[in-house]
Amino acid sequence: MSFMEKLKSASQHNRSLVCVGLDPDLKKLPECLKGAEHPIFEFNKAIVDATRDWVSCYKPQAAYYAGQGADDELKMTIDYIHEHAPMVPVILDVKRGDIGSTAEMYAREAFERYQADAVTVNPYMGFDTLKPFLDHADKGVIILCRTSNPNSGDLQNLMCDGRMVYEHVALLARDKWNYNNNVALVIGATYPEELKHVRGLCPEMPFLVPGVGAQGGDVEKVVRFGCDANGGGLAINSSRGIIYADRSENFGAAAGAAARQLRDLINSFR
Ligand SMILES: O=c1ccn([C@@H]2O[C@H](COP(=O)(O)O)[C@@H](O)[C@H]2O)c(=O)[nH]1
Repeated sequence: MSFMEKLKSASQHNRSLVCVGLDPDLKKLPECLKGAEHPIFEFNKAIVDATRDWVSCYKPQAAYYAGQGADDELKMTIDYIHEHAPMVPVILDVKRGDIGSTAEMYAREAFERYQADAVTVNPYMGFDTLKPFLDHADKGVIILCRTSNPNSGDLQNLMCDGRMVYEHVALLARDKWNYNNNVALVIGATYPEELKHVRGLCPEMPFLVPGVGAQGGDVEKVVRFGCDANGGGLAINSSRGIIYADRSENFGAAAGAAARQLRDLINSFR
């Protein structure tokens, strides 16, 4: 099954637009995991077990694994999801972008080494740097468009040929880069007006929307402005708001409850 089919199917089966971000920080893990051989993996495993019925996808953030020397635990986590939550796709959030020959290797890293279903990419260097990812027709390629961070407008809102840079990205994604129907866009929940605008430009494209929970994005606006005509088309990510819902030994159950609560809140606005 392709990433797009898998995302739709998990979203319908679990009646969920929730993406759980797996961003484990060793310093924040519950005490009970501190002596474990693979604490990050044990943490993620408990989160996945508790949340898999309430989500449409998982999004491990690669920096948390690379930065803490835990690449093996990233691989173990993705393998675990494929085995124990097989219908839920995995987005590797790594925001790659480099010249074509290097991008080929990054695509192999994401899709062959880690077996991710989708990957986030940075379009700043242009089409040739995206092509190695886009050519994997069954994999999702999720392109940064209007990111959630406070200074995202520094470049993304610059006017160029009568449109802002993020609008150009949305139009290129829609008209030129989506030749395999495997493109999605990242639009931050912290910019609901821009989300609405991009939905108008790209009525059928899925959006990955980070920025609810810890970053304070408004869930109601995200749903009302971002859903497609069928009331779907969004993967609304929360990482810290779900994985650290409780930092005692009860963390798994608490994450499950937080994911379910977010799912239900989102559904109340659909
Ligand atoms: O525009 C963007 C793109 C990616 N992210 C990533 O999403 C999560 C958000 O984590 P929270 O704890 O829910 O704030 C994180 O992995 C970011 O790297 C984003 O926030 N904004």
